[in-house]
Amino acid sequence: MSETLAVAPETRTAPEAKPVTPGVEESQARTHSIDMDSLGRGIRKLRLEDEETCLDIRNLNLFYGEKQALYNISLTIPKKRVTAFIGPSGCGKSTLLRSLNRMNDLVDGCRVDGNIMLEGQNIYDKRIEVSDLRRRVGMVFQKPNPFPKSIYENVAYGLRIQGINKKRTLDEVVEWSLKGAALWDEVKDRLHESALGMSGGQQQRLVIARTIAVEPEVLLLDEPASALDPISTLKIEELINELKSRYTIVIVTHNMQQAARVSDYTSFLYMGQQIEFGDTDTVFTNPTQKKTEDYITGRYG
Ligand SMILES: Nc1ncnc2c1ncn2[C@@H]1O[C@H](COP(=O)(O)OP(=O)(O)OP(=O)(O)O)[C@@H](O)[C@H]1O
Repeated sequence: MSETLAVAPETRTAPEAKPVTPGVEESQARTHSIDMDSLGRGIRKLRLEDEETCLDIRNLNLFYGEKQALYNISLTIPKKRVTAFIGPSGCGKSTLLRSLNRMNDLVDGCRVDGNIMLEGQNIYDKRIEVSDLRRRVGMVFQKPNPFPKSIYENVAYGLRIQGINKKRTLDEVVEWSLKGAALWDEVKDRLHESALGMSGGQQQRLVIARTIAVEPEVLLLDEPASALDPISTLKIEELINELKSRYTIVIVTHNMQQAARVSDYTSFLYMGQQIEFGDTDTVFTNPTQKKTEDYITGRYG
């Protein structure tokens, strides 16, 4: 396994949104509340057609009993990029995210039609082992959920359940994963203390370390920073920026600034439908749909 992920020199910072660049027309100032130039984003324009596909969602409909929660969603999630799902409360962001590793299977009465291809293989195919799918497509929830075990055992957990117990292997993976989650320096001297004694931000990075320890391909992050203070939030955002060189990341966030800062592509959902999907700069600065613009500029939400 490789060493810790180096901190990229262009790590994005998380400034407050500046008003609007001087010289921008007043009408534009009113329309766009997020100034993308202030977010330290690269100038390279991303194009979906240049990307490799990781997940391909085709005509996905999802029902909770009689109630339909997702309507005919199609989008491709590019490999080793960050894709954000945004939209008002109840629009289906978490439902769509949970579809990507079949977490919705755990909900009684939930029914799906359509296809989700992971690296060309339908995740709803009968031959798919759901436990293997969830290893490949790991998930981190809003509230940090470390196990009531030591820091070390939290990270080693996934390997132990695969039957890997060799101390040297576990030591290496624990160190590699904690470094990958930007946590090693803070915890290396207390690996055998309870994870429950860590701060919320550390716990969330520990959960990320636990998730990457089993070498997933995709990380699903459901509001990963919404329960954290601003400094811990910034660390998580920086970490996301590091992790995307190794993993495909899909994030649900309510925070428009966060979506604009961390994501490369954005899908805007409204009442179970995808209204717009594209590169984040375009969705935030030049959306094609009025509903998207209204949401991004805070007219509803
Ligand atoms: N387990 C469930 N059983 C029944 N209905 C559900 C379930 N989970 C979600 N729903 C419904 O599906 C719709 C989409 O919910 P979902 O949680 O995906 O939205 P969301 O955009 O993530 O919302 P929020 O931002 O508030 O978390 C909502 O109408 C919600 O009430």
